[in-house]
Parts: sequence; structure tokens; C-alpha cells
Amino acid sequence: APDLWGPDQWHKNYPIAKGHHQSPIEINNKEVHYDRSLLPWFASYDPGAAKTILNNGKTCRVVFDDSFDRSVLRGGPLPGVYRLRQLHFHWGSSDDHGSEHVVNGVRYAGELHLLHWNPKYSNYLDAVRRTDGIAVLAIFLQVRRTPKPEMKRILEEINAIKTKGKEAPFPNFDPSILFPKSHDYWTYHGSFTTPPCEECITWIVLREPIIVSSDQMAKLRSLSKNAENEPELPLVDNWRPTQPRHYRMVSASFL
Ligand SMILES: COc1ccc(C[C@H]2SC(=S)NC2=O)c(OC)c1
Ligand SMILES: [Zn+2]
Repeated sequence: APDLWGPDQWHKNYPIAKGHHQSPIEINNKEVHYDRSLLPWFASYDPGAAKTILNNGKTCRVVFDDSFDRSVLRGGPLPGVYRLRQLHFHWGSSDDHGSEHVVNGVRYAGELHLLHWNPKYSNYLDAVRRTDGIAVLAIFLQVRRTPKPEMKRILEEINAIKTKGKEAPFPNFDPSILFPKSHDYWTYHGSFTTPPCEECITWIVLREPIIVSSDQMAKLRSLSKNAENEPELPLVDNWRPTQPRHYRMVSASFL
């Protein structure tokens, strides 16, 4: 049956969905340009900024206090500091797919997005209307038998936010504990991967995935997109297919 609200229909309400700077994209080694002028990126996150974890029917999201430069991302391709506002995940209906970006044809089981906004703009909603308004640090989730213990904290909360609209306190959490060893990254200019698909994002996609277990991915898939008193609809496959790269350069911070 035609999905009336699927990614191919978004352009009807959000014409920019057919723009030339859309995300996600395929990242292929042959088309990537090594840029030795790219700086390392740094995250300085305050664990006290973490507030709540929420199921919004589309993903599992952790929100942070972004009322001042409390948890920031800087360096890399960024002109200044960007404030951490929230993190969320994308995943599939099985371990062989679920990421939004695809690297040399490889789909990962999932993708973590840490979303930051440029405080040179008065607020987040102003920033989403600017090409340099948002920075997203994207980290792939790869399934192996030896999962990273740091993912446990988030996944333990899943039982408390099973259905759409459920929210639970999520204090004292520093997302940088999830980061892989290597800070190598690709960067390009793109968009939100869901409506309104604004082309406001400087993407920083890490080359090294974080390791999760199949059970941990199953935990994410145990979330429901329906509200508590509605028929159960599993929250899976909340990823957008890759979009045309057009004339965009994807730069690499590594050779
Ligand atoms: C206009 O405000 C928006 C729009 C869409 C999303 C979610 C998208 S954007 C992304 S990157 N990955 C996603 O799933 C927002 O998330 C903060 C905020
Ligand atoms: Zn996302």
C-alpha cells in the first residue's frame, strides 16, 4: 500500500525535501576529499545538563538544558561553539539495516544523532532557518557480541518510555561516554532527515561506530510509536533513505 506519509511524499508539504542539500547521503571513499585543514572536534558536556528521556513516537530522545553554553561542541568544521540540545536514535527492523548515512554501501544497525545549535542565533527555532544553524554529530551503531557498557544507561530507561508521549527523568548523563576511540570524521552540509527537512545542518559523521549488542538493538525496537491506550505499533525503521549528493563535497578529516 502506498505510504501517504512516507519520505517520497514529504515534498508535498515541505518542498525543500527535494532540495539539493538533503540528508542522509551515501559516503563513498572514491568521492570523499581529504581536507588536511580540518581541525579536530571537541565536546565539552556537563552531565548536569541532561534532563529527560522521551519517546515522541518517532524516536527515543534525551533532552538537555541548552539555556546557556553548558554542553557544547566546537572545532572540526565549526566556526564556534554549538550548544547540545538533544540526542536521538535511528534504527531498523533487524540488525542488517537502520542507519541513515551509508558508508561504501554499508548500512549499520543504527545511528545516534547529537544535535547542537549555533548560539549566535537568538534561539533554536531561529537557528534551524540558517545554513550554519545546526551541527549534528552522527555515530553509527554496529552490532557485535561484546557491547559497549555505556549504552546500558539509555537502554535501561526504555521500559519507562515504551509508548508515545512517555517521558522519564534522565539526570547526570554525559553523552561523550558513548564516543568511540577515534574522532576521525566526514563532514558535509545537509539537512534534517525528517520534515521540515531544513537545510541547516553541518554534519560531522564519525568513521568509527560504537558497538552495541543485538539485544540492545532489540531493546530500541521494543519501543512503540502508538500512545498507551492505542493498538501496538512497533517503533522501527525510523530512518530516511539516502538522498542525491548533487554538487556537494564530502570532506574527510583523515587520510
Ligand atoms: C524542526 O525541528 C526538528 C525537526 C526534525 C527533527 C528530527 C530529525 S532532524 C535529525 S538530524 N534527525 C531527526 O530525526 C528534530 O529533531 C531535533 C527537530
Ligand atoms: Zn536524527
